[in-house]
Amino acid sequence: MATVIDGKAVAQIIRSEIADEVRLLSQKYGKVPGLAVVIVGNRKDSQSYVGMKRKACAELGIKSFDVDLPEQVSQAELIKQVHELNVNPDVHGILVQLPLPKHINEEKVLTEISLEKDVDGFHPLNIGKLAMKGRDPLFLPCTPKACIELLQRSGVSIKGKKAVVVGRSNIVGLPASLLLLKADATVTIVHSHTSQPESIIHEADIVIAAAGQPMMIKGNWIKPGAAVIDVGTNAVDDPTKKSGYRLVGDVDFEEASKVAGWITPVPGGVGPMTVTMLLKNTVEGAKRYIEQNN
Ligand SMILES: NC(=O)C1=CN([C@@H]2O[C@H](COP(=O)(O)OP(=O)(O)OC[C@H]3O[C@@H](n4cnc5c(N)ncnc54)[C@H](OP(=O)(O)O)[C@@H]3O)[C@@H](O)[C@H]2O)C=CC1
Ligand SMILES: Nc1nc(=O)c2c([nH]1)NC[C@@H]1CN(c3ccc(C(=O)N[C@@H](CCC(=O)O)C(=O)O)cc3)C=[N+]21
Repeated sequence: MATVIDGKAVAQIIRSEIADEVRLLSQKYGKVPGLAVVIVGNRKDSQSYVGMKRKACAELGIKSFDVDLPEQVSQAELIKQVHELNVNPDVHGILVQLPLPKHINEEKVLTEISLEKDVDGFHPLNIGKLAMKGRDPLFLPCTPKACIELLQRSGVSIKGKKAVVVGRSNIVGLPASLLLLKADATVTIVHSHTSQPESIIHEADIVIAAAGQPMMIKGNWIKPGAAVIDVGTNAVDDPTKKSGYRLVGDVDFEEASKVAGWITPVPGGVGPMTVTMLLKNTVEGAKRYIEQNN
C-alpha cells in the first residue's frame, strides 16, 4: 500500500513557519505583508477558492486587499485596478483569479501585474524565465511548487527520475513539467492528443496528474512504487452528500493507492499546499520589497 501524503498536515507545518516570518517582519520593520486578491464575476468555484485564500491570509497575519469586480467589467477598468495595486506600497502580492470572463484577454491582464508582485508566477516573463536554463523567475507558480514541495518533503528524489506530467495548461501542467526539468528529471508530457497515455504513464517514477478528468488514471496505469501527485479537483454528482457533489482527483485513488509508493488524496493533497505556497510567495515578496525600500 502507498504512503498517503497528507497535504493538509504539511501545509500546517509550513503555515506556522510563515506565521513566524510575518511576526519577524512586523517586529523589525513595523510592516505586515499584503496580498491583493482580484476576482471578476461570481463563479461559485472561484468565489470558494478566493474565500480560502482570504481566510488563510487572516490566520497568518497577512493583510488581504479584496477587489471584487462585476462580470461585465471592461478589460481597461480591470487593468486600471491592477495598476493601482502595482503602486500601492502596502500590497506586496497581486493575484487575479482565473478564469476571467471571455471578453477579457487573460494574458494582457497578467502582463500588467508588476513582476515584483506576481505571486502567482503567471506573468509571461516569469514563465519564460522558468523555461530557461540558468534563469530563475522571482516567483514560482503555486500549484507546481506545491507538487515539488510535497515530493521533497516525502523524501522522493527527482534527479534522474522519469517523470510524466498529464496536462499542459499555463497554470499547472506546463510549469510543473518545467520545474521537474529544472530538478533534473527526464520529463514527458501527456495531453489530450497523446495516444496510449497508459503505457507512457506506466513508465513513470513520478506522475503529476493535472488533466481535470475525474479518475481517468487507473491503478494498472501506475508503475509499482511510483510517486503520484494528483492535482485534479473535479466535482462529481453524489446524492449521498448534502451538497449533492464530492471532489475527486484525476487518479482513481482506491486502485492507485494499492500500486503506488506515494500518493496524494483529493481533497487534502495538493489543494491546501497551493494556498500555502501563495502565502509563502507573498511573504517572500514582502520581505524583498520592504528590505529594498527601507
Ligand atoms: N489543487 C490545486 O491547487 C489546483 C487544482 N486544479 C485542478 O487541476 C486540473 C487541471 O487544471 P488546469 O490545468 O487549469 O486545466 P485545463 O483544462 O486548463 O488543462 C487541462 C489539460 O489536461 C489535458 N487533458 C484534458 N483531457 C485529457 C485527457 N483525457 N488525457 C490527457 N490529457 C488531457 C489538456 O490537454 P490539451 O492541452 O490538449 O487540451 C490540458 O492540457 C483541474 O481538475 C483543476 O480543477 C487546478 C489548479 C490548482
Ligand atoms: N490566479 C489563480 N491562481 C490560482 O492558484 C488558481 C486560479 N487562479 N484559478 C483556479 C485554480 C484552482 N486553485 C485551487 C486552489 C486551492 C484548492 C484547494 O484548496 N482545494 C481543497 C478542497 C477545497 C474544497 O473543499 O472545495 C483540497 O484539495 O483539499 C483547489 C484549487 C487555484 N487556482
